[in-house]
Amino acid sequence: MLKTQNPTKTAAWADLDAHFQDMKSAQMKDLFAKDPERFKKFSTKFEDILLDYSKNIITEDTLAKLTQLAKETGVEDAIQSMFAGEKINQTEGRSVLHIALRNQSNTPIMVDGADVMPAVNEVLAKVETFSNRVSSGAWKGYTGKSITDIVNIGIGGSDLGPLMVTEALKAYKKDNLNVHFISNVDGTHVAEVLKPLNPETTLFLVASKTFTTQETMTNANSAKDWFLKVAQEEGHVAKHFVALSTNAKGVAAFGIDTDNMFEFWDWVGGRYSLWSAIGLSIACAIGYDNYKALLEGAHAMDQHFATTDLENNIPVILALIGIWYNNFFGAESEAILPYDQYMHRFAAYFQQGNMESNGKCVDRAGKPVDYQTGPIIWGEPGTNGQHAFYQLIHQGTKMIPCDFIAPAISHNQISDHHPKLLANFFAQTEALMTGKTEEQVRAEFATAGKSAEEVEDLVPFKIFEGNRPTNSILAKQITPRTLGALIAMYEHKIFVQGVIWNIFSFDQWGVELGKQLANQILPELNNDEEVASHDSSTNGLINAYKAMR
Ligand SMILES: O=P(O)(O)OC[C@H]1O[C@H](O)[C@H](O)[C@@H](O)[C@@H]1O
Repeated sequence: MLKTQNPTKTAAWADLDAHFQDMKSAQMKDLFAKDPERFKKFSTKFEDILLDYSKNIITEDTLAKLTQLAKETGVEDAIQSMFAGEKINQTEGRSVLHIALRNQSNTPIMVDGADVMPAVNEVLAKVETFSNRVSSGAWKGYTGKSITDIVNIGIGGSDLGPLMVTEALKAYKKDNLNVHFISNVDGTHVAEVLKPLNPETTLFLVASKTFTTQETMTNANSAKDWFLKVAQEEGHVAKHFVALSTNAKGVAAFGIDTDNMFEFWDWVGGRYSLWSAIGLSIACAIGYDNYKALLEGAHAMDQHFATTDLENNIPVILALIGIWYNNFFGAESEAILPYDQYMHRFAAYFQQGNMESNGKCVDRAGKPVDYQTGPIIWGEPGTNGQHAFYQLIHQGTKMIPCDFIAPAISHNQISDHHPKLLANFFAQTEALMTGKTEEQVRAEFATAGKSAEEVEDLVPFKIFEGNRPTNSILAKQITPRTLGALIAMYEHKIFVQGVIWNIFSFDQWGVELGKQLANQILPELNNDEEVASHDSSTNGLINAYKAMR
């Protein structure tokens, strides 16, 4: 069990509060000027990944105090509890074992007295065989043709992970297989994805942990109708539909043979499930060996996380820096900015990973928290973001700590694209830190031959106060192994923060209310009667919709 400890009542928190008074006006520029060793001190390597966290408003003292906070809030024990399979998802009575899914060392991990690894390995072997059969063309559709298109039907954790990873590793994609994703219950999604596809050569992976999710069941039924319209016979479904789920009964009720079901378990959270059978589309798209390399990369990060002292533990360091800004500087969001077009869904993926995990206002004792918890996560790939929202990051009134991520080697070495991309990557974090002073602005004007009046009018707008914090994550190349490690790094960062904030990171009760109300409203939309059972706004909207349709 995780201990319950209000972080703000620890000695470390009081110490950090006092330290913040000294640090709130500290200038990173000065910290760099004072210490030529700063980059060395505040950067670290993990395999081919360099993490530079020196452009933060921190000193060694800050990190020592933050580490003390981690100690006082039981982070070390919590890490051990997770890896030992304890039921740390207390509100659902479940273990949290995405680390078991990628436990390539195959050491036993016990849940309720039984080792989970044999079952994990069995499903992985099934994923290997199946993905090989599909990608080699050996798996045939009902007319004897090989599969050309895979469609993953799922939402949330059953969509975002496979989607993000197949995009991030597109350079490894098999040429003979296209992968598509249907998630939104909006009929447009299913219609547009299916439009160019041929039922004879299309394979649907219905991905749902619970196999009850409204969006996924609706989309899967529509896909089945689309398929049967051409294939005619119900018996052909077996060659074109497989299920990825924990719910065998639900799968059978839908009409998928449980032989074609890839199982996972209740100790896999949806947003941590790309390592489970939910990753089947990844294995098909990039090949099982590459999928395995992804798992191995994550496993290497898991081992680092589980065995490294807090001071040198990368996910812990990132978590603590995040808490420093979230809880002391009052930052409300964090941006994830990959300078890699393939990683264009990485921020979206961690919106769920982070916000569904740590968007909680009740602590582990069931009491409302009186401090800030999870940040808002957002971001787009560079350089697109630069031409859209970086204005606010540079000159806005809000502090937005940013993670900049880039590969040193591009998968597409075309003329000088990559040096240009990377020049921007380096320039942005430098600019955010150093800013531009009034003197510098005036000096620039002096050489531009402007009149004194013009200069006075423009000076204030051209000043950048700088001192805006960033982490830089420079990987040699975004390979399956590196991506696996990066994802695991962020997963563990989120976990550590949840432990410190004294919240439960592995449930998601906050998504239930909307679902419940939608289920109540749906039958009300089936007739033309005026609705009066809600507040006047909701009634007004529903009745207006009925009149418009
Ligand atoms: O995989 P499923 O059971 O279909 O769930 C899909 C998603 O929907 C839920 O509402 C949860 O908020 C997500 O955590 C989950 O990933």
